[in-house]
Amino acid sequence: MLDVTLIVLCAGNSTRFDKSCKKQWLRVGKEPLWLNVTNRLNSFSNFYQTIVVSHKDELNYMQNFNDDYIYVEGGISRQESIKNALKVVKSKYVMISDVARACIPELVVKELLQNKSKADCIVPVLDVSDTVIYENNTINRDEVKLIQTPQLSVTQILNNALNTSIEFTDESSAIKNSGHQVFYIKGDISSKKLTFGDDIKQIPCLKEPSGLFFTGTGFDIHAFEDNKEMFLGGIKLPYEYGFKAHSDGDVLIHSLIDALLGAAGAGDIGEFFPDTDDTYKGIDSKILLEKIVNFIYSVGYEIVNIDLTIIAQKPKINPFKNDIKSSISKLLNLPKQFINIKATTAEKLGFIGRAEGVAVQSIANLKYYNWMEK
Ligand SMILES: Nc1ccn([C@@H]2O[C@H](COP(=O)(O)OP(=O)(O)OP(=O)(O)O)[C@@H](O)[C@H]2O)c(=O)n1
Ligand SMILES: C[C@](O)(CO)[C@H](O)COP(=O)(O)O
Repeated sequence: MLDVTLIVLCAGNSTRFDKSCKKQWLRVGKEPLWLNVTNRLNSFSNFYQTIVVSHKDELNYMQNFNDDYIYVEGGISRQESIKNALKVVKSKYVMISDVARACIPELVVKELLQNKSKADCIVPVLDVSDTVIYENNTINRDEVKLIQTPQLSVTQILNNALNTSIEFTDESSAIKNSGHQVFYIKGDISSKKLTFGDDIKQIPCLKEPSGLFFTGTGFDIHAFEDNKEMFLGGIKLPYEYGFKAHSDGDVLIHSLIDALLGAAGAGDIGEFFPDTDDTYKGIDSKILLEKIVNFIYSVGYEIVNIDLTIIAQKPKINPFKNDIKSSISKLLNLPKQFINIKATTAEKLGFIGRAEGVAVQSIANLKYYNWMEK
């Protein structure tokens, strides 16, 4: 077992990656990129531990994928994410890599490990073959190096070097700034960092995402409550009663949220919006659905179709079906042809038949965002 802990940084926001999906959640086959990269780096050596640093909004979801790794919540910057991960590192050395560098060759990792005692930080660099200008002046390109990851550092020295208000863009800069030594090894063009949307065409090792479809179901019930506005599918219905709930009680949207989360394997509405949290008291459920749709797309899915069944003895749904469909189409950014809404009574049976409340059953189909197509 190596005295080196691997840290894979996956907590970014992909703001420069102009796609609906975040970089770390692009699918390679059936695996999210972060898992593919972490497994790949682990296949190169027997690390003491492996720490995956996740965006706070994805931590619960991410830890469902693999029990072999430690998951740590990232910070507001790459440096803060590193500092959070270092809190749980026990080994003398730490190797830190950007998940955005998906195709790091095994040889680079081996070279880093073989040279780990040559300095306080071992860094792969690339020479520059283009002419370089700096502030409109041509400079000697032989003196320019492009820094890559993974970078292998002495844990304690890195910890101390990051104990500063200065924001560095990589470990070696911080370690040099603290007066310690850096040793450079030859990097590789395959370690290119995925930053902008177009970069994806230059990442050689990735295979296209699986064409599988993923199905989830949702089911919700709400009792009626007098003197409350009724919302269903984001539409206000003209009745003098509404649904008893912590939120605005939109039972259709709640059922749909659970179907979307179910298809993505991301749990349920209560995990995202606890009804014990006053933040969501009386909230417009359209806001909740928009958050869930953004989550679903950001973690690498696209919505294929949904089918909703409203079970209600009252109110009459048919007059509003088309408005509800239009509302859901807008909220999901999904053409109406992929949204089906059915309504049925309970034949006066049970609590629904006694017109005490309404139930909605939903089903949703998702597929992976195919980054190879776009
Ligand atoms: N708060 C942050 C910011 C970045 N990273 C990680 O650091 C690596 C390099 O960052 P970058 O390529 O800039 O990723 P993003 O921050 O997602 O991109 P952007 O700056 O365009 O938002 C990425 O693997 C990213 O996931 C991180 O773990 N925590
Ligand atoms: C760490 C790094 O990959 C070295 O080149 C780079 O500094 C990361 O920059 P980013 O803007 O956080 O992607």
